[in-house]
Amino acid sequence: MPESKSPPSLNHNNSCKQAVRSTVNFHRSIWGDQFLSYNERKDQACEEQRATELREKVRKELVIARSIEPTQHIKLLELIDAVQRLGVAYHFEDEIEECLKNIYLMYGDQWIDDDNLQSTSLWFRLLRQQGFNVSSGIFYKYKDENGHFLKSMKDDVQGMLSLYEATHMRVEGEEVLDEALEFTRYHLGNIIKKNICNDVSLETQIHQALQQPLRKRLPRLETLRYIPIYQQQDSRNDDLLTLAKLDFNLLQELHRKELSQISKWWKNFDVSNKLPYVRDRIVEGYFWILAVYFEPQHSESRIFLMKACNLVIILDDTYDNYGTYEELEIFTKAVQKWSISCLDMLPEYMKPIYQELLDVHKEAEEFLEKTGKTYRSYYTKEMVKEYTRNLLIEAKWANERYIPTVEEHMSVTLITCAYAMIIAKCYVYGDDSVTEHTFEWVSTYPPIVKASCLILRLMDDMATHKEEQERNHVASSVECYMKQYGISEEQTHELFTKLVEDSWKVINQESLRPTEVPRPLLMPPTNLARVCDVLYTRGDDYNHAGKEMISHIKSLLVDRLSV
Ligand SMILES: CC(C)=CCC/C(C)=C/COP(=O)(O)OP(=O)(O)O
Ligand SMILES: [Mg+2]
Repeated sequence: MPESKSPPSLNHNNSCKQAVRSTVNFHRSIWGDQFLSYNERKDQACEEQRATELREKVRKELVIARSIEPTQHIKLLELIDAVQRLGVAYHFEDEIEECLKNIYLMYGDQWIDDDNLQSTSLWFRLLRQQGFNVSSGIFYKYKDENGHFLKSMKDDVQGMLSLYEATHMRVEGEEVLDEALEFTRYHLGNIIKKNICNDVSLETQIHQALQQPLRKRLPRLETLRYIPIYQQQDSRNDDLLTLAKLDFNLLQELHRKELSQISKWWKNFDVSNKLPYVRDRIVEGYFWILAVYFEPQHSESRIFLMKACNLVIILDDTYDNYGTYEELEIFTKAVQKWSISCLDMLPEYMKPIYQELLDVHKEAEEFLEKTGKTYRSYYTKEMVKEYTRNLLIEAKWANERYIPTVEEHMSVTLITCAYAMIIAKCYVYGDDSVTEHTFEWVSTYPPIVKASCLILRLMDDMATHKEEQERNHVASSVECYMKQYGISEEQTHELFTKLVEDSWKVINQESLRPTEVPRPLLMPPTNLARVCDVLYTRGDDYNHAGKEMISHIKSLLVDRLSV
């Protein structure tokens, strides 16, 4: 809950001394300084050596699997599914692509084992996940002449669970999958409600799947959820299982090191003294960034993203909480000019924000200069400018107590949700698959980026609008929809839930080949949509981390897995 502290006494320009400011101060970080220091483990090198050996063993299996008999293809899909769920697929991208491409070329839309619901659903999901547009028409086979799903499906619990997960790869217009989702959700729900599942592990899996389908789960959390399930399977591959655990621990070390580095940066910036109205959510923010990219090759990106995103938080809290309209106008002008010479025109408390904004981007620019990629910096700076211009419009609306139309609101708040700008920043430290076209693409809010922005905007507003409206915050999308369409809050939530589902269909559609940019570059908008499902389903877990969120953070950043 927000602490009712008196407004921070800051040193402002004379003109603003009379300013009436919002007084909301968020509670302090619940994590204290526990992530500030990091000590490297002594057995690190030994674990790395072991992980490398196991990695090569698993690689061999995937290579051999390429030339197996077609009758073994179901086993191959199961192996790939396990590799992906266990969070180690990033080591075997080429091998997995090769295997799934072969399967796609061999079977097209006709899966060999289409009498088996579980394997058909697995085949469909894995190929769609890989961007192969296999037809959902295969599922009509499971309907009777009246268009109803076969009654016998209800007894095939594993099959229904597998189908339920597959339906989340649906795109607009795939009615058979919409219906299959409803059917499986209803019958799986009944199994839980009536307590009629004899298999405890399966029951847990159903329960978890109904809470959050695989498509929306964060890869790191899925690894932790899946390890104990996989461990119980008789058909498990022990090398793969051990690799998953070791790899998890090794990555956790890297993540802790990065979080320590970024905590030092934040402490050095001295936000809690200089800008006490700003949310101190470094650890929750790191969880957010880890959701986007967890792999070791994205370490530099994570550091840059953490700095850039926490500046977004500072800007957001300055524009929609603390700053006066006059101050914000000056600040916005200064951002458009992007020059240290503007420092003097700013109110005192805004100077460190402006300085840091320029410094963080300068640091990235210096890195980019070495490789001749400064165009990346140009686009990201333009997006920051656009972001502040739109934050200023929000501040104006809030000031005038103006409730915009839904269209007006979206044209501004899909920009101020910051996701497009964050996605662009995900590419700044990217490899050569990122080109100028990537930045042109993201700057124009293509469908997958817009869908990700909309998911954040709607889910964030559903979770936070009540608290925001207690201060002088711009009307949220919830208020705008209620006013424009004369609907209740409950109806608005229902509508938003549908819009979020539709946005997921767009994400799925845009992830199918051929894609507008290389497929790995679609992971940031996809993962940013996923993280909303974790942060905003039970309330606002970013600002006020609840029990589950605290447990997620501890399991990702504190507790090691025993190998
Ligand atoms: C650390 C990271 C990854 C931050 C993402 C920034 C972000 C979109 C925060 C939402 O804040 P909010 O709920 O206050 O947004 P708004 O004021 O726009 O509703
Ligand atoms: Mg805000």
